Amino acid sequence: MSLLETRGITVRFGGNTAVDDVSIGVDEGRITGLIGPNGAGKTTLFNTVTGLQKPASGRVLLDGADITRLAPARRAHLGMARTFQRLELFLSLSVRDNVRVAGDILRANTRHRVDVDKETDRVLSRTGLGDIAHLEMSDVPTGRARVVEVARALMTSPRVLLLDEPASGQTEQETEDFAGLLAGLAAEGLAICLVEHDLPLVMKLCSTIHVLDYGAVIASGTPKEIQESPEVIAAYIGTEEVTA
Ligand SMILES: Nc1ncnc2c1ncn2[C@@H]1O[C@H](COP(=O)(O)OP(=O)(O)OP(=O)(O)O)[C@@H](O)[C@H]1O
Repeated sequence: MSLLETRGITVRFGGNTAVDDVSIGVDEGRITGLIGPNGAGKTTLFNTVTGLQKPASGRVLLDGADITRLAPARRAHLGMARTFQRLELFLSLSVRDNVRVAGDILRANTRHRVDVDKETDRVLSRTGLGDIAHLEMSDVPTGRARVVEVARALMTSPRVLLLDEPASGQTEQETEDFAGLLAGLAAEGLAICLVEHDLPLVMKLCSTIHVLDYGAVIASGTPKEIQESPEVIAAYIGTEEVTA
């Protein structure tokens, strides 16, 4: 059983089926990729998993428990954290304070007493943000801002981390550092689900990849299986290369 599972999730907007009967699992200690052309339903699936979007049918399970009807904050308290495709940071606050604001969720998630300042410093150092911790967010370039979002998510001490295009806007070097960070977090036991258009990065990091097209899973497998899948190649023709 995967730590996080969707079972037959379907989401409709009017007559448009944005997510079509999707069943996927996200395992502890692994990075699971979710890829697909623009509009395939990746963000809508994330929104359903985190509670921002109600599904027409299907269930979301965390550690075997049905959480389909829980509010987003309850899911955060159960150990689910995410980042957003469009950065959701406080521009007038420092990097440190952007991370520290998640301390309330951390307090709720941790049974024993927790020193939020100490944990903020630990997370900043773990994510390589120590050198820019004092900067106002508006002075931080997009590539590093993506890492700040991840740091804030980590601050809640999550079991599952959902990342929506976290490498977008990063330089090549930033993406390389970021890949090292994600691999390290997974090695420590975190369950990570990665939505990303940078296919070489997905191929490098993920143990399993699910491909969405028009809301439905058209292929699931290892990076090698995905790169060789005729369905995937057909879905990507004219849009992106599937080779790493
Ligand atoms: N709030 C909404 N109301 C109506 N339609 C929506 C809404 N959100 C998404 N959609 C539609 O649902 C489909 C899936 O969109 P979604 O953003 O989940 O795709 P995506 O795979 O995340 O795309 P991208 O890679 O561009 O981020 C699209 O057809 C989109 O237009």
